[in-house]
Formats: sequence, C-alpha cells, structure tokens
Amino acid sequence: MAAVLHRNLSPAGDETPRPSVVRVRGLTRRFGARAVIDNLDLDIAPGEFVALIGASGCGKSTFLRVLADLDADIEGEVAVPARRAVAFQEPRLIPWKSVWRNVVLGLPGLPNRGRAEAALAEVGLGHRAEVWPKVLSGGEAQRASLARTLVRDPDLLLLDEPFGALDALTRLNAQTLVADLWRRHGYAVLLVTHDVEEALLLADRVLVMEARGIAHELVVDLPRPRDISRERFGVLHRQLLTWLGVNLRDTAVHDGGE
Ligand SMILES: Nc1ncnc2c1ncn2[C@@H]1O[C@H](COP(=O)(O)OP(=O)(O)OP(=O)(O)O)[C@@H](O)[C@H]1O
Repeated sequence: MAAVLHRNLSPAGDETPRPSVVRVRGLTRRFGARAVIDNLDLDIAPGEFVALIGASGCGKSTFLRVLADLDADIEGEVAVPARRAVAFQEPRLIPWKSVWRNVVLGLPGLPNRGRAEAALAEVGLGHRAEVWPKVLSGGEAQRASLARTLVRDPDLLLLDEPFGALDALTRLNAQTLVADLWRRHGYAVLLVTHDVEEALLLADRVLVMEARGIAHELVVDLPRPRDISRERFGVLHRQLLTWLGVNLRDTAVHDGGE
C-alpha cells in the first residue's frame, strides 16, 4: 500500500507546508483476524476537498467511521478536529421532531431555532423549518441533513455517499450545493463516493482505495467550476476508471498517466 502524504495545494511557487486538519499514521482496523485497513497514512489540509473512491467492501465507510470517531477499536494514530460533522446516504432525521429541531439535535444548550433556520435557509429550506421530516422529498431531506452539518460550524465535513440515493437531476443540484457550501465555509471535506464523475467535479484530490488501504492518488488539476466536456476531465476520468479496474477496451486509456 502506498503511503499518501499531504501535498501543499497552495498557489504555485509557495511551498510553505500547511498544518493538516486530518493526520492519520499507521491506521489499522481489524475485524477478527482480517485487517480491513492496514497501516494507512493520510493528511488532509485545512479547506481541502478530498474524495475517497473504491470498490464495494474495500473499507471506505470503515475509514470514515474512524475519522468520525464512531469507531475507536483501532491501532495507529488518528488526529481530527474537534469540530467535525457527518452526513450519510440516508438523511437520518428523527421522524417525530420538526425539521428545525432535527437540525440542531445534539447541539449543547437550548435548541436554537434561529441558528437552525439560518442553516436551513442556506440549503434552500428556509420555508420547511416547521414541517415533519416525512413531508420532505429525498433531495430536501438530504439538504436538511447538510443543514445539520452547517450548524456545527465544522472544520471537517465527512460525507458518506450523501447523494447515492438521489435521482440524477437532484443529485446534480445537491453536488452544486455541496460545492457552494464548501467554498463559502472553507472547511475540509472527505467525501466517500462510488461515482468517478462526482469525485472529479468536486474534489481537489481523489484517493483510490483498494483492499486494506489507499493505492492511488490523483490531484485534480482542473479549474472550477469543473467542465466535464474538457478533454482533461476525460483523461482524469479514464485514469481513475483504469485504477478501479474498469474495462476500458473501447477507449484510449494511455493518455492519462501510468
Ligand atoms: N462491524 C463489522 N464486523 C465485521 N466486518 C465488518 C464490519 N464492518 C465492516 N466490515 C467489513 O469490512 C469491509 C469493509 O466494509 P466497508 O463498509 O468499510 O466497505 P465500503 O468500502 O464502505 O463498502 P461500500 O462501498 O459497499 O459501502 C467489508 O468486508 C465488511 O464486511
């Protein structure tokens, strides 16, 4: 497994290293005798958007759960910021609480409706604060789940396939929203996804996970907003598919690197 170390993503010429917001060294997670993650190293810079992609069952969610502090049964060192937030494929809203109460659920102090409404307005749900979660569409529920991350004012946002269950158009809108929120708030993001295009649309860097660890890393050298019709986008797309073992017999695969 390749060790992946933080790259300085500041403008060309400025090689001053920045501190990492996530620092992982020698992480191993075993289930019984089997190491699903084996001696993994990773740094994520403040404000960096990193996508993690890989075949089903390779350990992506396991890794994200460790970073979210939902799993402490590990070996190695993991340093993450205290202010972090997580959103999953299912919005995980409590059905008997109104949307705004869901947004501030678990925050210390009295439920702060103003704060919830501000976050809901940011995701375009200012008019939905009072309703029950069951009346929200799939896309709206997922936006409420993003509002719940915003009220935590995170330094690190962990996203586990947050758009996986959405239809194509809703997904596109949700991706744009995530990109806008990221730009506005400046937190670092680790996005677990199965979608190569989504990874290239959103991330500064894409990590390809294979059994036990991170096997490849791609720095996405494309200007934002990303244009999927650009030739370079196609080159990076094919590179990722090749690493993922997708059969590209009918396309040119040798123009993207290795
Ligand atoms: N609590 C557990 N006990 C035993 N094995 C587990 C446990 N949690 C995960 N695993 C195993 O660890 C491996 C990695 O699982 P994980 O859910 O992290 O994969 P993933 O890459 O997120 O998959 P997917 O893309 O399908 O969501 C799988 O083989 C899974 O069966």
